Amino acid sequence: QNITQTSSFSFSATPVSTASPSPTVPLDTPVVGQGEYPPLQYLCDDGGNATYCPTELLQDVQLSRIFPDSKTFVDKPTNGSLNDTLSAYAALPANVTVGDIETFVEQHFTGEGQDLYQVPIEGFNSSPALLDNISDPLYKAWTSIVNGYWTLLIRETNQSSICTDQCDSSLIPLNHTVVVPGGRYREIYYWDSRWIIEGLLKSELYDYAWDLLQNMMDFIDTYGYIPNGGRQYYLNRSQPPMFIQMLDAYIKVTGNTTILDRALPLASAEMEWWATNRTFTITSPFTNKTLTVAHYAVNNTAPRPEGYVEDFETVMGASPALNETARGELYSELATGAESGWDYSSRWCKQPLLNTSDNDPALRTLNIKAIIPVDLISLLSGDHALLADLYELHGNSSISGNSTDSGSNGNSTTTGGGQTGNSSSSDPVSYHRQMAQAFSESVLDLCWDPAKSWFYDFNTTSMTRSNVYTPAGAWPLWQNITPSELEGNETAALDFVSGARFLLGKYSGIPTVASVLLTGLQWDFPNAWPPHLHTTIKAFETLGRLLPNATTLSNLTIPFSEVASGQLGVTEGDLQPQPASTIGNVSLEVQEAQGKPWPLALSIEFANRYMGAAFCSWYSTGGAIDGLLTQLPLSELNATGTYTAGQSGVMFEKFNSTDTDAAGGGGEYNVQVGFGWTNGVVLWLADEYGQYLPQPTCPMIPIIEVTGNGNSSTYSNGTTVSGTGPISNTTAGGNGTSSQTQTQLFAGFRIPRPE
Ligand SMILES: OC[C@H]1O[C@H](O[C@H]2O[C@H](CO)[C@@H](O)[C@H](O)[C@H]2O)[C@H](O)[C@@H](O)[C@@H]1O
Repeated sequence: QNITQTSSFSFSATPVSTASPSPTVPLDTPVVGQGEYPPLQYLCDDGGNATYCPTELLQDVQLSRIFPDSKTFVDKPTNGSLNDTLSAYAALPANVTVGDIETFVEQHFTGEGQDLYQVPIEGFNSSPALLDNISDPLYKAWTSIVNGYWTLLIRETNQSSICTDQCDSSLIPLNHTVVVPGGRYREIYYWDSRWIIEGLLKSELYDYAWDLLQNMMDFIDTYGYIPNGGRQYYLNRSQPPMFIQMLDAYIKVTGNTTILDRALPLASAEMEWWATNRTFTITSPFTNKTLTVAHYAVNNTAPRPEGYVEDFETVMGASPALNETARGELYSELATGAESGWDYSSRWCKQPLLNTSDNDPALRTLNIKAIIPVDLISLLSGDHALLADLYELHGNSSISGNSTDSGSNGNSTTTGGGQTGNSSSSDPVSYHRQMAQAFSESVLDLCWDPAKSWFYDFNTTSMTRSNVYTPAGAWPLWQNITPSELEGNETAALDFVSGARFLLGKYSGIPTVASVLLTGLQWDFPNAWPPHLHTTIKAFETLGRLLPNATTLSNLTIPFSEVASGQLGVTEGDLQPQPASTIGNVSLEVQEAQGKPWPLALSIEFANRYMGAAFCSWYSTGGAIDGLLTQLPLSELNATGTYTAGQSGVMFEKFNSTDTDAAGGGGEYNVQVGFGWTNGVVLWLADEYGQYLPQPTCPMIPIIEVTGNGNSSTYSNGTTVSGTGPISNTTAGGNGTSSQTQTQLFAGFRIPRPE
């Protein structure tokens, strides 16, 4: 089974791209779905009827599939007024064809991605202090390159392209400089910004970190909360609430507390939004206590505008067909999945599926609103705790917690009062401490499973803990929520990390795989995401503080039989294998971790895997470093399936935990490059763990040579290249089944090394 997912990548290393319609069916084909449109959504109920609102126009354009990516059309501004555009659309014949839509879009819309433009970085520091912390010369040089990648991601709103009456655009114009994730993500994103700011601070780009926080505060000021991203079509939902974490990180690094004058009331207002719209109480089945909890929950009964085709297919393709109420409910679940940031994952399914690569069956069983996510309530606990600290730091507890209108977006889903929204303005310190405590108590009561020694989501339908093991279970420790069993108890703490130790030995890539279930969804196996690498290491650091005398271990990796019983939620036989071909010469443990107390040793191992994945995938996509690292020859670059001409190394948004130099895949869009949070975590690790990182070793790139005449070779991705032949270090492989076919491993790593 091929689970390396390297064959269908598209790259947009150049940040600004505009797509032209490319129909895939004859132009006289009628557009499907006509006559049945979703109800008007409250996000468009001001009568705006904008082109990105799920109405007739949007549905017909999206279902004509003239763009391969649903996000393309909703990012295109109109080139005339909204009224003119709507009138032109209304004038189309009753039964529109793909050709009608193509002509309409070409006539009335302009290029996406031009409403923000790239600006030169001011005050760029090419030698930030973090570089001094990296011992390996290659990593040092590469990190310095990554430090420069901010220039590709920093944007300002193009004031001349802001639409008022003359045109219609989904962009939310921002007053301050923006850092985008990259690729199709050409606008600001909420939770991505948490790791982007981490990187900006390491790069000593403090003004840009300040700008980013100001944008977030403007959002709260305007809407009462921070939306998923900087587009109008994201205005029905938020993302994991990271603002206070970002604010705290900024102040810890810069010492600049003046930002608190504006930030404290707005941070309180954001917490109030979560309290009012996403928080409720339940009675614990374990202790009978009344607990304050929160969930993701989006009021929505239409396809997501930026995922229209995908949502429409998921919902309308159900068998038996869903009635209108069930359709609306599934659309709401899909939008809610996007609010979680984990769009999508088996952790949100009624019955997690195992080992399938078709997304749709899993998506049709989404049950996310009924789930209390362990990472969300841990984060809310941590947010309130930090906010109390920041109020104390500011030394003025009389600042109002409600100086802004906390917004009304009509999507209240509050199902209980709980200890929410009361005395925040009179005594914010104690109010936020009390809220921190309330959420922390819920995490420990509902999510901590002492027998399995891990934290899990809690399912309010079955009133049980989920058994899906995910890196979200490390977030309580990241946010300093610690079960008493782990305090000073090394055996229990080792049980806690037993799953992580097993995964470290089982797979050759980043061990923080989103889940161990292969479903085809992008927040599942085999994908590993930068945020989880960061938060898992933070959890190891917490363990290090809890166990100042932690021992050293001769072996960090362990067999499945030594994992705390039931922790991974599957049998060993259910796990996907590690393909031998993608391990190559990557060693599963590094010498630098040896002799260290195990929490530090684990952090080093995880750091090493992440840096290896980010570096090797960059190298295998054309990266080179003057005087240190030559670009791979074209024959090998072509063999990766991830190279396009002229490319010089890309940073992926997600990785493949079974293959050190491969990107993650699956889900509804092609893997993106850029990439904000990936770069942020590289810079963070380089600074914090750079002294322990050995020189990277990348796997060899497997190539199947089909012809034996020496004149041409056909590679594993189907590319045929003339004039290439085997190079040094070739190894005969095992899958040569005919006399003309053999597998050869080309050495994909050619760093000049001392003899
Ligand atoms: O267009 C599909 C979805 O894309 C976004 O989600 C993914 O990218 C985001 C930006 O990097 C990231 O924050 C999120 O965790 C990813 O799953 C977007 O946030 C979704 O709302 C959107 O539907």
